[in-house]
Amino acid sequence: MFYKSSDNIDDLMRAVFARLLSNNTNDFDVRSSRKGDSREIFGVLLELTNPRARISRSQSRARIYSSLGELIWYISSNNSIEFIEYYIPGYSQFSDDGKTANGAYGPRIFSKGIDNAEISSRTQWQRVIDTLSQRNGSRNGIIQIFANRDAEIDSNDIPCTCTLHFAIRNDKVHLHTHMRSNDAFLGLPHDIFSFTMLQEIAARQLNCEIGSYQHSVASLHLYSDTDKRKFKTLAQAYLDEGLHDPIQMPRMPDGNPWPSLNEVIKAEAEIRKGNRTYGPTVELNPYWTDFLTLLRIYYVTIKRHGIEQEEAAALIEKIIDPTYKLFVLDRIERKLGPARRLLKILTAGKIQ
Ligand SMILES: O=c1ccn([C@H]2C[C@H](O)[C@@H](COP(=O)(O)O)O2)c(=O)[nH]1
Repeated sequence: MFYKSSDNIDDLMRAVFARLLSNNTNDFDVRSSRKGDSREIFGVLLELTNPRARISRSQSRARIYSSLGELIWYISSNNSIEFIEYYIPGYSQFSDDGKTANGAYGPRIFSKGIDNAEISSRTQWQRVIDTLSQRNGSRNGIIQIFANRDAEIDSNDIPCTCTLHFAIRNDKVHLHTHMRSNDAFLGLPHDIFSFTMLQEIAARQLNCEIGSYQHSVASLHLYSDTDKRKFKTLAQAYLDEGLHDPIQMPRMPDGNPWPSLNEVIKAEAEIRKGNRTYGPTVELNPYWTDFLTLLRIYYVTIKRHGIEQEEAAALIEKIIDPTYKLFVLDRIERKLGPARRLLKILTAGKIQ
């Protein structure tokens, strides 16, 4: 059993990687899993006491674009591989038909008629919100993702997340996630990002603050290095980066976030198609416009061949929260090395 509590995600990842790279006699070398050899801690509880400190400040694990893309994939109730591959190349390895992901969390959380359809015409999300609005102390605010029938079929994508258990305690929304299986290097930072965002969305809907985030995992593992993948080496490189300054995302604005989230969902689809000047017709809080700016920057700096330097610089200047600027500049530098012209534009401009 492994337990670690911290107010930021980097402390949690550092503790997990250090343990998995040590030869702790309580851990296991797992050789017969279908996804490859790994080192495993069986039985883990991680607690993030400040769920807004959900993005790693490291060079190697700061995954703002793919985390945001995956979150929007979930909340738009989508299971398309084309959509998620745009943000997470290689996701198709999980697909059985190359087009959809059987285990996609979005439809299971946000569509009617999935899993619990026999007993409810509501989405699982709506049921949890209704339950917690009606009875504050409820212990039934549970979204079930892994279903028994998942284990019956031979699929490349059996959901790794079993339950998302929301509870209101002392007027704060706490979330306890349970995963049967979690890849410590690739999956963990993405899953913590998405689930703490869902926690904050639920908190705003329920007119509460966020409490703590608890991440329980049965098999938390680090894949061994192979010809194609070097996860152990990368985890060691992350540790060698040294201490990372914790950072936190801004607070999601008060009120029901869904009207704004729906605008973000619409705009994301347009930007992904290349329509990067698309903007919502209603005015959004800067919290949300920053998301759209990040999605446009991702399109312009990462997805297109050849970086549109003036356009990228202008977009970067539009970012309101300075935390995101750090991520964007770090990522551009990593992609391009000394991107001389762009960096010159940026340093000559107003960006600190
Ligand atoms: O949200 C997810 C989805 C998948 N995985 C990882 C965990 C495993 O490494 C792999 C799935 O393999 P199996 O547990 O199904 O063998 O994907 C995660 O970490 N998080």
